[in-house]
Amino acid sequence: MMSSASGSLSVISGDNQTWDLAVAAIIQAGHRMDDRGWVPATAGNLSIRLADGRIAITRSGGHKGFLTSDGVIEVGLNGEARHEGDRPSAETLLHCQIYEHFPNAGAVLHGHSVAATVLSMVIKEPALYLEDYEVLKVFEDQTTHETRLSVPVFANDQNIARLSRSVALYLDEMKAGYIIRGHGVYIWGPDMTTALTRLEGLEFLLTCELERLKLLPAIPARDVM
Ligand SMILES: CSC[C@@H](O)[C@@H](O)C(=O)COP(=O)(O)O
Ligand SMILES: [Zn+2]
Repeated sequence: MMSSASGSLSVISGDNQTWDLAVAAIIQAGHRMDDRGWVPATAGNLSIRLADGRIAITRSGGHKGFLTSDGVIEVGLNGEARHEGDRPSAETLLHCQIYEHFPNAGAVLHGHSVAATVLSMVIKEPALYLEDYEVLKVFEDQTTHETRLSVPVFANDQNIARLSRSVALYLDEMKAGYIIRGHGVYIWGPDMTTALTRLEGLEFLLTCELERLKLLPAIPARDVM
C-alpha cells in the first residue's frame, strides 16, 4: 500500500524533509483524527519517518487533540527513545515494524474509532471482509468496487512485542492496514497525506459495515441458562 495521494491539507507535507515539518504534520493529523472522533481520551498514536531515516512519534499518554510539538519525540528503528527520559508511545514497536518492513512507508497512524472497536468485537473471524464498495479504490492497486479486501483482525495484547510477532506474519498481504480486536486500526502510507486519506477511507468503510450489520435481521437470542 504505497502509492501517494496528493493532498490539500496545509501543513501535512508529502516529503517529510525536516523535523519541524514532520512534527507539524503529526500535530495537524492528531487534531484531525480527534475532530473525527478516532482518538478518544488519550487513545491513538502517530508517527512519521523523515527522508533521513529519523522517526518522529507521539509521546505516550497525551491527548492527540491537544497535541503540541512537545508531544512528539524521536525514536530509533528499535523503538527506543533517542533522548533519555522521553517516553514514546507504548505501541512504538508496531510503528517501527512497519517502517522496517516497508522501505517506502513514511507515516503510520493508529486510531480507536467506535466502528473499528465495535465491529472487531462482533465479528469472530480473523479478518474483516470489505467488498463492493466504491471507496475500496482508495487503497493501492484497487481499481474497481468488484473486489474483496480482507483486513486482518488480531487479538488484542498488552504485550506489544508479542502482538508485533503475530502481525509480522501477515504484513505482506495487507492492502488496507489491520485491526486489533476491541482496540483500533493501524494504517500507513508513503507520507502523512496518504496515510490520513487511507485512514479516512477505511473508517468510512468500517462505519458502512457497522450500519449494514444494524440493518441485518437480528441474531436469535441465546438460550437463557
Ligand atoms: C486510552 S488507552 C489507549 C492506549 O492503551 C493505547 O492503545 C493507545 O492507543 C495510546 O497509547 P500511547 O502510549 O499514548 O501511544
Ligand atoms: Zn491503541
